[in-house]
Amino acid sequence: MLELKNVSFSADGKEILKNINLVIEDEKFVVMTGPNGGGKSTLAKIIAGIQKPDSGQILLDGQDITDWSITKRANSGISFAFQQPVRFKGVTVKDLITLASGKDLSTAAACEYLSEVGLCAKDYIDREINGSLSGGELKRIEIATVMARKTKLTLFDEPEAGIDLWSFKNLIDVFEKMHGEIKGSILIISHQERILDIADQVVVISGGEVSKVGTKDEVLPGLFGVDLGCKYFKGVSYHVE
Ligand SMILES: Nc1ncnc2c1ncn2[C@@H]1O[C@H](COP(=O)(O)OP(=O)(O)OP(=O)(O)O)[C@@H](O)[C@H]1O
Repeated sequence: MLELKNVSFSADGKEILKNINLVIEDEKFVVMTGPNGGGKSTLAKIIAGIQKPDSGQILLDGQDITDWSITKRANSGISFAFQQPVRFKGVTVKDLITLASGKDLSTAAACEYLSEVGLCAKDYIDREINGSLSGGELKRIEIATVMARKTKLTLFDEPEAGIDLWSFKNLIDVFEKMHGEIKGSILIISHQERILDIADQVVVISGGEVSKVGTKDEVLPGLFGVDLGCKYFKGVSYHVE
């Protein structure tokens, strides 16, 4: 179980997260959503240890991990798939999946993960993780590596970004399958209703605060009433209840 207690974070004199209290229970599929700039990615980075909160505590299974490094958190079971996946020069797709799995994977086993994310394995397994891969290909490879890691808590920041419409349905299937297989919690940042559809719990982050937590049916009806912070966008007036 992951627990955030009174987590706050500021940067450049701006309060980005304000007193966040949140519990992610074991084996739950949680989707974090909310308006752009609300603080979702910052919160995910704080959970992964990429950024340190100014105050508050992060507990993993009751243990205080607030001061733990990214590596220590990763070793204790927190994986993070970035909004913009990282490219590794000189490392092949097979190397990356094998590294992620933490064991000596056969080519066939590594290919299996690629097929799961809709890539024709033989075309990708020996390719280098570099600029020749498209954004969507890179994103799928990253999802495959996270599947291979099977950690206690997997964080995804907008996994749908760069995935084409035809593959989107498959992505949903991948997440459902992953949820059934990895025996860990999945926390996904997403703006997609079809991803919200498969969530056990939806968390809305708005203006740096947790504005709602519940099932999709509990949360969605009020979602468009959340305070956007600014009621005007490119000259259009939003009706904010
Ligand atoms: N290091 C930083 N310095 C200054 N401002 C920052 C910093 N990091 C984040 N912010 C600001 O904090 C706010 C929250 O950013 P964050 O990326 O967490 O939002 P988000 O909810 O993930 O947004 P989106 O849905 O657009 O991805 C934004 O206004 C962003 O510009």
